[in-house]
Amino acid sequence: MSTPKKSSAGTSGATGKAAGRAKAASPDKATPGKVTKAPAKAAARKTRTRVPAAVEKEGQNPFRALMRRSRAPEPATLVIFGVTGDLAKRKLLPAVFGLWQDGLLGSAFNIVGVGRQDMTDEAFRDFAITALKESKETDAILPGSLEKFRELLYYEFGEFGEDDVYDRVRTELDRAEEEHGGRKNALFYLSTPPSLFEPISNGLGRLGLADESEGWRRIVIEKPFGRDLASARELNDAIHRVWDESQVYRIDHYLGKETVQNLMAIRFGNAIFEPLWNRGYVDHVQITASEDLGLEGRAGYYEEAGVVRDMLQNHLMQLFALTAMEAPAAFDADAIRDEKVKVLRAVKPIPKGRVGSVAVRGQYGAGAMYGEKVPGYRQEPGVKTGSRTPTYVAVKLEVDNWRWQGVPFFLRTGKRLPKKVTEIAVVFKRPPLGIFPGGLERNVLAFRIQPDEGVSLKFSSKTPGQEMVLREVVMDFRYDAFGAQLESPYSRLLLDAMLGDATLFPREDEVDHAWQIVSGLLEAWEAAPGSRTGKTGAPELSNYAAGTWGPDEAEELIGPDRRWRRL
Ligand SMILES: NC(=O)C1=CN([C@@H]2O[C@H](COP(=O)(O)OP(=O)(O)OC[C@H]3O[C@@H](n4cnc5c(N)ncnc54)[C@H](OP(=O)(O)O)[C@@H]3O)[C@@H](O)[C@H]2O)C=CC1
Ligand SMILES: O=C1O[C@H](COP(=O)(O)O)[C@@H](O)[C@H](O)[C@H]1O
Repeated sequence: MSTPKKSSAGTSGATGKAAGRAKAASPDKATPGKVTKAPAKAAARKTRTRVPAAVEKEGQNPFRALMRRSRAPEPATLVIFGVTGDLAKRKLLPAVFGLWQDGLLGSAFNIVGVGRQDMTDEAFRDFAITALKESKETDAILPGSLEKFRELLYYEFGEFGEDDVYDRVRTELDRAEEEHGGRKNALFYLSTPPSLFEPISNGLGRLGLADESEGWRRIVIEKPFGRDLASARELNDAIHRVWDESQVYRIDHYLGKETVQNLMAIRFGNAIFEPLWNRGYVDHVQITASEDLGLEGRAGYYEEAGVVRDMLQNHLMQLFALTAMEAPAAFDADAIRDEKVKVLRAVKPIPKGRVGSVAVRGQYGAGAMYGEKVPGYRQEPGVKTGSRTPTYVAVKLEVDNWRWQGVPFFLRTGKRLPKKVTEIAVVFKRPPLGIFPGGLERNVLAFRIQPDEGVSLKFSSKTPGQEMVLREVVMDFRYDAFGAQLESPYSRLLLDAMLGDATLFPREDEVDHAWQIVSGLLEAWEAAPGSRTGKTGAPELSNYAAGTWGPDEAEELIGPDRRWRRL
């Protein structure tokens, strides 16, 4: 085995897990270069008593327990590759902890963290507990919970391109089976840079870990799935050489957000909206995912990705598909995904020559956020000098089907915009005739995905007094009326994957169509990143100051008779 990267956070050298194990392993079993579990440690693990997941009833989220009472996963092991990374620390470990603390992970469950850093189980447990304490996403910690949770945690490390690490993961599953007294069910979560998705999938395949003869096996793949259409197809092919599509869970955390699911609930759980949801009544739709944050130390990733791959191809396309799709026949994975694919297929192609007239990109310059000066993108640590990576995109999508003919969908997302807000606004046509003085305003049904989750309807009303003077008013439903803390999207999606419910995970063909839609933008903008000549149809990268709503061209894109909502 080649030498894995040493940890600065974890242990290294003689105090590391490899060293500890090598010391304790019986000499006759220890193969040079191969790490064997210490027998004493293995025995200790075997006799460890499983802690009931529902640690204490008090303080649990009543809605979460209510929603999931009938859905307990079978005993299983969650294997997180890339467990030392930012996502695992900030989101995944807190999400799993929350589920476990609420008693939703069934009677027997454990986590195997996998990384390239040399760490003992104990060092990993310390690492995970620290992550839970530091993350803003961690639910209120009940007394004694952390101590019990840490007993569920194990760690393995190695080079993801080699077999040893998967061999050790297999040993972990064998051990878990003995403890669970059941089958070797496993969910493999790939929380690593995308370049490692294929090697890890292959490694698991080589060692037979995708084989379901001894229990279910599923793989969760993070985003971005590919970096363009061709590479997404190659990745899909590579994944399918090892896994059946039914085992694959491509994660898009926006689909796990309560309010995104509420979009479906409101559309298809009520009779009053659907009759209006078409070209007869809707003027246009605006989908906004505005972020106030900048790079947050992720320049290495973001410089390669940019806003189109980071947000548009996945999260915004999913919001678009859920808004525009036809009603599915049932709330199940195939029915919903079929409808999403149909509408994605109906989007009018944007060849690179048309990009200039339907899309705008931007990159933030220096500016001010909440009264504080902030640097521009190019001054962020790790960003290449003169980088042309876009941090803002706005695009107009047209849908070639009966429902939406002539109704534009405007999507926009960007970093360092004035505030964090994600919203889907269905903007209705003006009344056909004005019998009252004053302007005829468009009604707006707005789904606030985050923050201040809720739904509002804007319409005109008479103001008190003798005259028929109309003014716009807003009827507002706030999600906090339920009195429940909203579940982390990762909790929802992790549990769904453990339960084998793929409804909220994009299918292969959805990802493919989403890439097809954005391909023209990437081709135009990356073929001639600095071109002003118009040869490629690519507009100049328009800068916008941090703290503003993006480039002026975005206003031209939506105008002249429409304007972006001021959020
Ligand atoms: N962070 C976020 O907020 C979000 C992330 N994602 C996606 O989640 C995935 C993980 O992201 P994030 O946690 O930010 O990534 P990180 O860069 O923080 O690293 C993730 C993990 O991969 C390991 N790793 C990195 N390079 C290698 C390598 N060459 N060989 C072996 N291991 C390696 C890291 O190990 P080490 O700790 O040793 O460096 C770490 O354990 C990505 O696909 C990302 O796009 C999706 C949505 C949001
Ligand atoms: O996937 C990503 O999403 C976040 C935004 O997610 P949200 O849940 O906070 O809205 C974004 O900041 C990040 O760049 C991207 O990789």
